[in-house]
Amino acid sequence: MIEARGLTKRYGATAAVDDLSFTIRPGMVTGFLGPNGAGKTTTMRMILGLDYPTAGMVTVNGKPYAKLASPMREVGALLDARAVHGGRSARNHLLCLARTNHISRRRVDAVLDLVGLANVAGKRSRGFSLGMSQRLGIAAALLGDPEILIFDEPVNGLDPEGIVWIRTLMRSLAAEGRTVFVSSHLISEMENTADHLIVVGRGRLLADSGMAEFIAGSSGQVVLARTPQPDALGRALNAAGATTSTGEPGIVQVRGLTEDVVADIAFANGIRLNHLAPARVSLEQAFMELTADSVDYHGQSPVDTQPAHNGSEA
Ligand SMILES: Nc1ncnc2c1ncn2[C@@H]1O[C@H](COP(=O)(O)OP(=O)(O)OP(=O)(O)O)[C@@H](O)[C@H]1O
Repeated sequence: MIEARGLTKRYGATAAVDDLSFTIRPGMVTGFLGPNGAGKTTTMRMILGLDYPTAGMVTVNGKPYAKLASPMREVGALLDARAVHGGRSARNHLLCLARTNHISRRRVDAVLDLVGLANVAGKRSRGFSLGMSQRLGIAAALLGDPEILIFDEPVNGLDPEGIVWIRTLMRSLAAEGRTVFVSSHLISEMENTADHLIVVGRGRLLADSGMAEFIAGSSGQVVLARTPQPDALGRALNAAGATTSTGEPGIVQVRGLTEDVVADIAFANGIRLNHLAPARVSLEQAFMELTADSVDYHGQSPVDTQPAHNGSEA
C-alpha cells in the first residue's frame, strides 16, 4: 500500500506536485496517467525518498521510504532504465545490488531468467538496446521479491513484443497480490493493463477511479457500425435518441447507445450490419478532454477531419 496525503513539491514558482492525496492498493495494477510534465516522475521520486516533499507526506506500508528496514525487499522500482553502470555486465550489476542488500546469487539468476536476459547476462549493459535496458531495470526492481512495484513509463521505446511482455508481467505481479503502480502519458497503454487509474495534470489530481468507471464515465461511448444502409441506420438511431455521424463511407459513429441497443435497433428495422464495435478512440478522447487544460506542451494539430453532428447524416 502506498499512501499520499497533501503531497506537494515546488521548484521555485512551479508546483510540480500540488496537494496530491491517493491510496495505491495491493492486488491490482494502478495506472498513473497525465500529460508530459504533469508531475508523475516527481511523485514517484518522492515515494522512493529520492526527493523530499515541500509539504504533505507519502508512505509505503505505513512508513516513509527512508524508515523502511529493508527497502529493496519492500519496494522495487524502475525509474530510469539507462541509469546503470554501462561497464558492468547485467549479472554483475544485479550481483552488486544483491550483495549490498543481502540477496542470494540464486535470486540474481532467477530474475535474469524471468526477464529473458539469461543468455546475455555476461555482456556489458552499455551495448544493450533500450528494450534490454528496460528488462534489466525490471530485473533489478524484482530482485528483492518486493510486495510493491513502481514502474515509470516502462514501455517507452519497447517493441510490440516487449510491450506485451511488460503488460503480462504487471498483470501477473498484481495477480500474486502485489501493489503495482505504473506511470504513462498514454491511456491506450493502460487500457488493457490497469484496474485503477490516478490521473494528474499540472501536479493536481484529476481523477482517481476504477478503469471500468473511467470508461463508463467518459464523454459518451462511441460505437462504430459498418452497414450498406448508413442513412437508414442513422435515421433509426437518431429516432432512438442517439447522436450519429459518418466517417468513412458505410461507417456510422454512434454516441449515446450501447452496441447491444444499436444491434437491436438495426434488427428491428431490417438493417444489415456487417460490423459493430466500440471505438477505442473514445477513451483517449475522454482522457484528452480531462487533461486538456493541463497540457504544458502543445504540438501543431492536423486539420480536424471528422466533425460530429446531431441528427441524421446527410
Ligand atoms: N529538478 C527539477 N527542477 C525544476 N523543475 C523540475 C525538476 N523536476 C521536475 N521539474 C518540473 O516539474 C514538473 C513535473 O515534472 P515531472 O518530470 O514530474 O513530470 P512527468 O509527469 O513525469 O512528465 P513526463 O511524462 O514528461 O516524464 C515539470 O514542469 C518539470 O519541468
